[in-house]
Amino acid sequence: MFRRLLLLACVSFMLVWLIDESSGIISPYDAAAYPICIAAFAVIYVASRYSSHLHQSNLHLLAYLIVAGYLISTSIWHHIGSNALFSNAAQWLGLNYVIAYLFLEVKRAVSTTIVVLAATLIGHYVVLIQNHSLEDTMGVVLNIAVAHVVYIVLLWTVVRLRVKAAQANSRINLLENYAYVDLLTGILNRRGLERVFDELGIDQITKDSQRYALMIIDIDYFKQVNDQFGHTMGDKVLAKVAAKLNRAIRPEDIIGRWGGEEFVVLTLNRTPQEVLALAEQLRLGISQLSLDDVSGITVSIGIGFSNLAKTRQEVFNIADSNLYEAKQSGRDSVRCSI
Ligand SMILES: Nc1nc2c(ncn2[C@@H]2O[C@H](COP(=O)(O)OP(=O)(O)OP(=O)(O)O)[C@@H](O)[C@H]2O)c(=O)[nH]1
Repeated sequence: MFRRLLLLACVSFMLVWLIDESSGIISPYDAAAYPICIAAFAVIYVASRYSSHLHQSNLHLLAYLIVAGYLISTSIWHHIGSNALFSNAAQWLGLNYVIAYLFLEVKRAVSTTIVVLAATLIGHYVVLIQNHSLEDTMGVVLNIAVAHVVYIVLLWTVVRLRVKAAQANSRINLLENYAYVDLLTGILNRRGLERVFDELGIDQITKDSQRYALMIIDIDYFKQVNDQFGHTMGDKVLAKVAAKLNRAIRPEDIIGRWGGEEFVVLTLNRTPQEVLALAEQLRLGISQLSLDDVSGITVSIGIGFSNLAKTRQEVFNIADSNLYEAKQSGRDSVRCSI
């Protein structure tokens, strides 16, 4: 975007230069300034493209200062002389504020436009006072000052409104994310899982659907952890188990806390053997966990495969009845029906 604007600036300066030259109305000042500005834009373009250690925001500021410097200096130049009181060269100066508020960071735009305004007023005053009375000079300078302050206040207000709208949006996004995340474990909650399942479109299973497996992972005898070590320690165990499970799965697998001490993992496009191997790996990993005085934590895992069902609910039911079997057969085990 920035480099495209630099190209636009180069082309605009070249066009104005060409027009002024061909119509013969070019001032000696502009005849020298146009090529200097074009060369400066080209250098900044090259620096922005090829230099990795130059900060882009500094290049933005530099490009801006060249435009603002040119506009102010050419206007001042046109105000030199005894007939310059009614020069319209200041008409482009509003651009200095528009560009600053559009392309610089807000803080930088505020400080830069204050400097630009001061330079504009002082510069015009210094050249006008040479050939005109204090009253006439102040008339022109105050006129410029009022117009430019209006520019700055309007642009600042617009930018402030935009910043506030952006902040409100990011707050809404944050709250929306909170609604889908389990704050204790940092993984998806049941709502989040259901949203992801909906987005994946895995509700109805056809022969063309992508293959998936659902694991329901339930901590064994978790009530005893709470009873023996307290609810706070129980919470820590939940967080640690979630973190361990989360680390063990692939980025494309989906994990969430279904509720209480029950987690769900959805794996996509793995063979049943791979799913079983993963489940065993998860079970073993949890059995090796220890937290302060709490050890011997185990999980039971029930698996449902999508190729044995017609809907997601059926896959869930299969996983649930396999979990029940795992619990019945003594816990700390994995059950599935292939
Ligand atoms: N600390 C803590 N405990 C929770 C939380 N959610 C549910 N629990 C507890 O988890 C326990 C679940 O107990 P049960 O359903 O009897 O299951 P269990 O003791 O794990 O026994 P099995 O599942 O049959 O092996 C209950 O004591 C709940 O209070 C939570 O967010 N934090």
